[in-house]
Amino acid sequence: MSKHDDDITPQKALLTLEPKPPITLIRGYLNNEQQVALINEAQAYPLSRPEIQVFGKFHAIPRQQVWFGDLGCDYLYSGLFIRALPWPKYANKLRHKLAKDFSLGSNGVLVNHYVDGKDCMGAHSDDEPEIAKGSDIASITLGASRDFVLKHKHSPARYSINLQSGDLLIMHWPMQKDWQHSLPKRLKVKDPRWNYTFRQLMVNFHA
Ligand SMILES: O=C(O)CCC(=O)C(=O)O
Ligand SMILES: [Fe+2]
Repeated sequence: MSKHDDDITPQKALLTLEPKPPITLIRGYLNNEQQVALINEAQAYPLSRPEIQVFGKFHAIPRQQVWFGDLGCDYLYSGLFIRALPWPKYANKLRHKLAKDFSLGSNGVLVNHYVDGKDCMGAHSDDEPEIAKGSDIASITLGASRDFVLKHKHSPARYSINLQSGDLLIMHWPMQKDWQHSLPKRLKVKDPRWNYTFRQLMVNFHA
């Protein structure tokens, strides 16, 4: 693997190879006012950088996160048991907007805060057993633009999408079965980014 393994020519290669990931990208889904309301709200979120165990050693994750959700929607994510905190006002409004516009039945949202381009997320699939079968995951970006990389598990197909503030990316079922995604480091990026992934969990899975 080269140092730039996650870099592909974004514009030209974008969704030209087969297979194509089952995604919908809506640029500028949130207007400026909606973005500002969410970013202001996010300043008060109880974010943390929990430690996770990788090959027996504990490391703080390279980003901050918090999980909001309905009662009974606790989440075991990266080996961490995360109890759902009550929905903040604007995150909840956004959940209802997604439900209205795309019939998305989410009952929880994972918020990730990338302080700058050093913060990142490694390649993974959001395929935890408590994710409701057949459900889509909706991802909203706020703040700095970052590359979002998709790679197919059984072929060389890879795509890079530059996600910008206000964009909505829907990862349709069963994308997580066949694809991994990541948010690589981008050391030139000095500004913070927030990402909200709205998910539908089976209620009381961990009860
Ligand atoms: O920040 C992003 O765009 C990706 C977040 C993500 O993949 C996740 O929270 O599982
Ligand atoms: Fe993910």
